[in-house]
Amino acid sequence: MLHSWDAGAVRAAEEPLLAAGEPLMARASFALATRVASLLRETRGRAGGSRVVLLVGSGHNGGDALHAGALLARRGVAVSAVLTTERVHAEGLAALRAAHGHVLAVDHDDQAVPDAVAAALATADVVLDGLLGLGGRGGVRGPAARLVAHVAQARPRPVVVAVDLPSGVGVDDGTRNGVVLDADLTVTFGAYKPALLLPPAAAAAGRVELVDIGLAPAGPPAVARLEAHDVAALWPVPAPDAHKYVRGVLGVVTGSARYPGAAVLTVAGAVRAGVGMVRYIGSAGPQVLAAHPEVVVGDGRVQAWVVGSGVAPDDDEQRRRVRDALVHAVGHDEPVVVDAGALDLLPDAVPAHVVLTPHAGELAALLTARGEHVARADVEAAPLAHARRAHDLTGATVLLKGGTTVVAGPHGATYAQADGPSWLATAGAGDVLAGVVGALLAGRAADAVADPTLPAALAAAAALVHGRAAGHANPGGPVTAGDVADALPAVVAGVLRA
Ligand SMILES: NC(=O)C1=CN([C@@H]2O[C@H](COP(=O)(O)OP(=O)(O)OC[C@H]3O[C@@H](n4cnc5c(N)ncnc54)[C@H](OP(=O)(O)O)[C@@H]3O)[C@@H](O)[C@H]2O)[C@@H](O)CC1
Ligand SMILES: [K+]
Repeated sequence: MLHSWDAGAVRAAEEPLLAAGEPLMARASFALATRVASLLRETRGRAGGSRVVLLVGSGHNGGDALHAGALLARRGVAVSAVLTTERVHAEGLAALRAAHGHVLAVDHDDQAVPDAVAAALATADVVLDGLLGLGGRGGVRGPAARLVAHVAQARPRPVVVAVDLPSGVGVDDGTRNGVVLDADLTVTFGAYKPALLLPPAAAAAGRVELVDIGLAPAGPPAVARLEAHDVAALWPVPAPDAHKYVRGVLGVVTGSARYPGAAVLTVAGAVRAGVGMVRYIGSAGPQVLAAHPEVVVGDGRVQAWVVGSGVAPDDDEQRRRVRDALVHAVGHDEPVVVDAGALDLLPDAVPAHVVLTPHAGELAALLTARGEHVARADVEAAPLAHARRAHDLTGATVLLKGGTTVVAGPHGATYAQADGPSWLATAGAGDVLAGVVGALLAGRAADAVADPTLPAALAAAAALVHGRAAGHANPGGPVTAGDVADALPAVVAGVLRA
């Protein structure tokens, strides 16, 4: 599992080490210089003779860049530092000067990027972004912002290495504030920060390399990302003597006369993820049976539910069945996945084993219905904050679908899963995901009710398997929702071997 800690926790972990005189910045900048040197060797064959430009802000992040620049200069790299404020890390600057690095500056009166700076950037093999790190608040401002815009527009674009974090991201909430310099590589120190896992900021980080500088952040992580072996530990693998009822029966109230395919796809997700049995309730029974003869159509005892996928707003009968299932599930402590057309039928307050699976637009509508006046773009700009808000308002575990899927549950349980290719953004893929989440909740129904943080982990596990299934179905190319479902058994088997 990847864990990330917010700025406060990282600083708290640094404090005693700094007090004990541990050379954290020396470790960080040495590791940074080493990574940049190997990047230069990869791209140019050798580090010596190449050109590196440092973008330097006022804090320790700029200090890391300056010290790393000094080490690179000593290895024969032509290093130019662009100081964006009058006050920069003094020791770092002295080290760079001693190593014969060039020092350039932009100041507040400069309306454009000075010629000498533009010339250095135009021939740079690597640009090191040391403008803002843990201490960054709000977007990059002033001359630094003009520099960032200049580099971002440069063609060809130099390779950008972010120091600790891409400057301009919200360290703890994963937002992008104004101009952000998208990096090819981020060398991060001591621990992942939430912005390196969360959308939309994580996309700015490029590849992330974590450097151990001796930090040991305490307390629960802010945001986690499951890996295959974590999912294997969560997966409800049948015991040798299991029968279908023990393994979990999933009640599925999805699809409608207008969208019968959604019923077929939800069921496909559930049965291919390995649920013991599905009971389907709704008008799409014939289509579901044609595709999945193992399904039982009609009422009966279940351990968990999936409701709402493809339930049209004007299908009064199916909406009544969804409402009945929701009331029954909440009243009988049965976990339930609430998707799409069921989201507006959610009771005011529900337990955490109710898992909502909205996309950004649906989450905006849900929050707006609860008096928050949120637009889809607001959710996309700050997915975690909105998913968490929805959890706070409803009590439900919230799985917010997107290129990176964010899950927010009780006691701070938070996951960001980036397992699928962009091809997964295809009609019906969400219906399959709802079925996979349902299968996991049915298989671990009692556990999911007993441990209110477990539904979030199970939802994240479902997102991982669903995302990988899309990649497995057709590596590098388009997939249909049905292809994703068909790939699930092999992907689950692969994950269980991890
Ligand atoms: N501590 C350690 O031992 C280690 C730390 N390490 C490194 O230190 C980094 C954290 O350093 P940091 O705390 O100095 O914060 P950093 O982000 O460099 O700069 C903050 C400065 O920027 C300013 N500022 C803020 N927002 C701004 C904005 N939007 N636009 C413009 N300016 C803005 C703010 O000024 P203020 O507004 O507060 O006057 C403040 O002066 C961390 O990411 C890692 O790289 C490693 O070496 C490992 C050991
Ligand atoms: K940075």
